[in-house]
Amino acid sequence: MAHAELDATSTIKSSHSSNSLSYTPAILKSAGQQLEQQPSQTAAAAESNCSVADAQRSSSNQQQRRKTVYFTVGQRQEVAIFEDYTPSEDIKSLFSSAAEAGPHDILKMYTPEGSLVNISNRLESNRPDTPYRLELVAAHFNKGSLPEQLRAELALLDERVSDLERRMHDLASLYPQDVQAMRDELEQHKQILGLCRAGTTFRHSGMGRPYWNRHKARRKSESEKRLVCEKYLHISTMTLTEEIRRCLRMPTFDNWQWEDEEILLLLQQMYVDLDLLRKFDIDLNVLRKFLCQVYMNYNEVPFHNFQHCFTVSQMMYGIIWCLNLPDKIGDLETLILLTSCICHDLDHPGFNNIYQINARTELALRYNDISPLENHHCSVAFNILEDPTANVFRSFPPEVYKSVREGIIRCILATDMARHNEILNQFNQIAPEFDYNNRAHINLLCMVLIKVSDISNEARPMDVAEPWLDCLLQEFFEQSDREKMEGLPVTPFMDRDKITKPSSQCSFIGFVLLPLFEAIGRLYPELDTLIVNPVREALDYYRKLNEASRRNLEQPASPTPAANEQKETSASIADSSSIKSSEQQAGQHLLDNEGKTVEHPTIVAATPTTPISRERSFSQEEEIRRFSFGLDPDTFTEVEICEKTFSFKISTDIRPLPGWSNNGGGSGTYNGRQPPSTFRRASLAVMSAYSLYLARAIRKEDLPIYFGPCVSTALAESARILAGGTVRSATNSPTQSGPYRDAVIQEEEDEITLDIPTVAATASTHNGVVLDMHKETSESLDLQQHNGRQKGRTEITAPLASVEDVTDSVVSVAPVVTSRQPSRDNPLLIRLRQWTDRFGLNAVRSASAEPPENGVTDVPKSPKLLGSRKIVSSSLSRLFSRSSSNKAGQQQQSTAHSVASPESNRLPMLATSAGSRRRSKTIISATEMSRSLDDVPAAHMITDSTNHPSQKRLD
Ligand SMILES: Nc1nc2c(ncn2[C@@H]2O[C@@H]3COP(=O)(O)O[C@H]3[C@H]2O)c(=O)[nH]1
Ligand SMILES: [Zn+2]
Repeated sequence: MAHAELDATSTIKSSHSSNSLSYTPAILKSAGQQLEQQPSQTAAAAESNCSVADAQRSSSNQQQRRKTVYFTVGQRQEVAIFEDYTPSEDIKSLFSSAAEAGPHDILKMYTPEGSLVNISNRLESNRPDTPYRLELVAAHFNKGSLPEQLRAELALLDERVSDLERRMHDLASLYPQDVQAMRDELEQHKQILGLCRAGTTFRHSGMGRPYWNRHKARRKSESEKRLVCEKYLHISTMTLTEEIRRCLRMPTFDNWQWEDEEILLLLQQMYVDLDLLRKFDIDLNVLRKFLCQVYMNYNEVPFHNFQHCFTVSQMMYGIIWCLNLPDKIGDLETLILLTSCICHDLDHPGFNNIYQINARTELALRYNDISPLENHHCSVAFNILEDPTANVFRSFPPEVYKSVREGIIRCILATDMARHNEILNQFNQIAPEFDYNNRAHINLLCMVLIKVSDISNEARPMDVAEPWLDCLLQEFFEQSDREKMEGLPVTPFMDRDKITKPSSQCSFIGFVLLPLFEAIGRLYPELDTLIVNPVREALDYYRKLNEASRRNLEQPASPTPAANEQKETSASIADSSSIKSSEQQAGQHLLDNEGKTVEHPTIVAATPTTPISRERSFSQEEEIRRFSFGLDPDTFTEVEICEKTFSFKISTDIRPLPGWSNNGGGSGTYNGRQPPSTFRRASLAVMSAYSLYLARAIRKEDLPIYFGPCVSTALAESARILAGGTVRSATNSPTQSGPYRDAVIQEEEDEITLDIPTVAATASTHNGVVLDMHKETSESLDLQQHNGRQKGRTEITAPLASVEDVTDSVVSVAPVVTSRQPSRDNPLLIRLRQWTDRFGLNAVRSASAEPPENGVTDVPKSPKLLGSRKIVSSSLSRLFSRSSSNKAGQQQQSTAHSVASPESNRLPMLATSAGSRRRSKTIISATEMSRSLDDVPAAHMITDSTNHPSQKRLD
């Protein structure tokens, strides 16, 4: 068999300029001659009967950089030699020549096992008996003769030169604007540094300039993009091989192997292979134009770029095939899903919604902080579709067009992570009785599917996933750096000082990704092996890395080289691949595939050098517990931060859900059953996070902790940990012994049975602290959601945890802290204030007010804060007569006295309303309440007045 050697080092350079192939006949050698006639190191190896690999190892440094690659192309066997610093472009061109491929043909290289490898200078040397396989996977059918190809190429280059000329001209005229922009920026930084007068109008991130101009640097030049589109159009008539089309349906597909123009071709292929063009009468040229426009509108940002658009679409495409989705949900939904994926991050600026909102960018202002980016992506998508020559839906009847538009908007808006819990919870509720005939179910499924695809990198092979993580972290760090620079709140999960690769992934996969994937896996078990298990494995992998770095933290700071080495791994965001590969080399099985349930990850959040991490001395069990609830402020997941940042939640789901009836007008109305309690859960999450600050602060003071009835699962759990495994609550209720999760479930049913008076009394006796959360918050949110639905509009519900946004009916999270120590010097309260300030809640600020006369209790007094609470205490009885004239009110009043009296000297006690679930009876307006509060003795505790269980017992 012919066996030729291609030497890239000396001949590649000329390959661009000459029309000869990239290797010269002079270095073509037969297979038999190859070893003897190779450069010196291989010749030497031949003499000493060593293998090529041995020879390479024993050679000099410079020679070691030389790579020898054996490969087959068709029936031929060839060998290429090049230096590892040879530009990849040259190497591609070399192999292109070897395959006698034209400039627009697509080549792929496979290992003997059939895996794709990149044709670049990183291609590993191999042995003659295990050659790579070089394949021409797509050839240009109309390729004609070489001169014709060159002419076409020249025309493209010509076009590019003219474009550059035009750009230079434009740039010259732009110059003064750029100077102005720099001046503005300088002014901003001076303000941040306090070098110029504060108070002048200061807007972050160049509010004055149009949004897209601000990110000019992040946009590939128009001409570069046009060139890619030209190339795509040039190759767009190619036929991809069956093998490539099959690979395209697998989650293992490696995007890194493909150029942008090839990716456009792959996207086109998806529409073709799903037969969408025929089914929906979509003109192929219109599709091509659409794809080009999409390409032109993605930015050159590290993560949210065109390649990300492709991977998301490709994952969706894989799922579509795996589940045979068109048969289940129809072709139109399939078209909507695929197109939504392609458009879902259009014109992403590389700074997420949290930044947009905090920096008050033009987008946040335009969309009123409601999913600014997702709204923008949709808007750009439909702007593209406004052009009939790019409108793939142009032949659709108006009503179909409308529903496609609605579907795409719904899907793209669903990718806002602030809505993650909302969507996942709704889906989990309907999944057990999933009904393909129920529109609402299909809508939710589509929303979940696009979310799954959007965050599916970790379901891919490590080689593909890890570079994506690097890209993501790069984008994260750029954002957090900018936040620091601009004096904005620093998004913790993006902060290079706080996270590591493993900690970030443990948190994201454990709390966000896996629950979502497991949810879809329950509905479609066939996805389990395809995407859910790989995610479990990824979590396991990162958990092990994380544990390794945690062990490092626990080691005394001995400066052994090994310790230092490991420390570096965990301390910086450093590449974890080194650990991975060494473990793999050692043949260790990192991943245990058997376990069905995945343990919650342990997370070492901060870098070991920060004081925060040194301060930590939790046992592993404690660590797991704490983090299993996502409570640590340094490791809040993106979802939690987003939920906290966004003041509003918006639901696009206008279809009825179970328990809702449809009035025919498209919007659901409440038919009496509780709607899904998604907002409650979201608010519980926020409350829980907040609770941890309190619990931590209390621990510092080493005070006994007691709990009120509205304590959330997470608070109870964190308290259990903080209290060393036992909740020192004086409650004698049945729930005390049961799991707290049950308690919360009961709470949702209004059946909670914790005995507050006893808790409070005991706390008082033992100089302890009572913690309680206001249940009102979560319930009001549900109520608001309910009201929103009743109005038949897309509802905007109340903020979750922002004190500034307190209204009459919604109160923000505020703890009830009861302490015997006067507040002014109470270190606990001082610390609480610090924590809450950090978290952006000022609920405890009022704790700094003058201590009450008897010095017993400290309660937030802001009228705003207390606006909608139902306060029951012996001295508030008159509120009941004002708010309600019925018997229940009277009864509540007397109950309050009777329950509170035993300990009322110390801690005049709260009691609560009973029986009545009609909450309005005890709701008092903010103004009324604030007036009333002026007369309230300081010592009291706030609690929910609705349906208190203690009352039940008394009944
Ligand atoms: N930490 C982490 N975050 C991810 C990963 N994949 C996706 N995300 C986040 O999930 C978000 C999904 O929506 P976006 O695409 O806006 O931004 C994405 C990222 O912020 C991942 O592998 N790790
Ligand atoms: Zn995305």
